[in-house]
Amino acid sequence: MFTSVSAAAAVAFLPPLTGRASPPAYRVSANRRRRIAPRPHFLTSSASSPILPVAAMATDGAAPAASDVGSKQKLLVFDAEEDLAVSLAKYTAELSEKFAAERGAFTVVLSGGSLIKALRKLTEPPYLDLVDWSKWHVFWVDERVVPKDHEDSNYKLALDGFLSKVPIPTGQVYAINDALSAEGAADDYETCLKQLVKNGVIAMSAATGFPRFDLQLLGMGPDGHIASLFPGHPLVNENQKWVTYIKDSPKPPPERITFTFPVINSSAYIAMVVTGAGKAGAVQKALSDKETSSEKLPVEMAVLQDGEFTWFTDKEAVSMLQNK
Ligand SMILES: O=C1O[C@H](COP(=O)(O)O)[C@@H](O)[C@H](O)[C@H]1O
Repeated sequence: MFTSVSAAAAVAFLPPLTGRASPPAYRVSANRRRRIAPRPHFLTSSASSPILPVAAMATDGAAPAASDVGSKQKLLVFDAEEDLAVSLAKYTAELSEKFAAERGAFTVVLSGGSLIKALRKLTEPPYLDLVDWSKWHVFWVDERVVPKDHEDSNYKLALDGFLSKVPIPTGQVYAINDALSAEGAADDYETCLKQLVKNGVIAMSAATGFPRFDLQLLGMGPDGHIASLFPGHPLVNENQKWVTYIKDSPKPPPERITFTFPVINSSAYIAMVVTGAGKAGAVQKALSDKETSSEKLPVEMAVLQDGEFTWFTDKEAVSMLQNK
């Protein structure tokens, strides 16, 4: 059995907002003068034993020691998706404040799919006023090669459900060039990222030599795919390019561009947002500490070199873990 973190329990751990050290350049409201305090860790585990049984978890909220610091993962399980959305907003807002203060910019990578709906609480008070949106730079971990107003476009999904509701400067939202071929769009996007590294907007990982985004907000498909990196597809082994393309995606539409694993795995923080019973099998495979002979799912290949990986899940998504 594994434990759940309800929104009530999560909120109980979160310290109150306190006075802000330096106001952001962006318009400051009364709420904005409050600082978002660092987020506590709920559950911590190592890659070798990524899920902690209830018996191993401290009941006072303290995190058990992790043996493999480089591959730490945390699992949050919420009673309801609504609770998950509340916690994800707080987590993201806290990282926004941290990176805005440290680097003067917050580089955020979005996926498509169900993730966007899970971000909805960020578009509401208190975060709408509290977050310094002027520091955000928004990217996509993958995009479908379709026009930006097409119903399959991840840009359109994010624009409609999130970006149109928050004041991020439009010049800091980096959509693909939808006039290009898949190959051209991937090259163009990689060139754009390289320019932003030169400008100091995107950090570089000293450890890997790949760009180090502050936060990647990712989803996972029922087959265990993340971004547009699908099980058994050779693209999962790409280790030179930052951005690549696929023309035979098993999930429509077939033509897409995608970050590669070296870029995903160089991130400072990853939130893996996974809900619903349809994903329970992939979650079980990814989080089981049993060694299997079967090929790794893409989600299992997401291993941060030097960062913090947090699963945001609901009871249904972890339902196959509970009887182990
Ligand atoms: O095709 C895609 O699917 C994944 C998963 O989507 P979900 O709706 O099952 O959460 C998504 O993360 C990716 O960005 C998207 O292009």
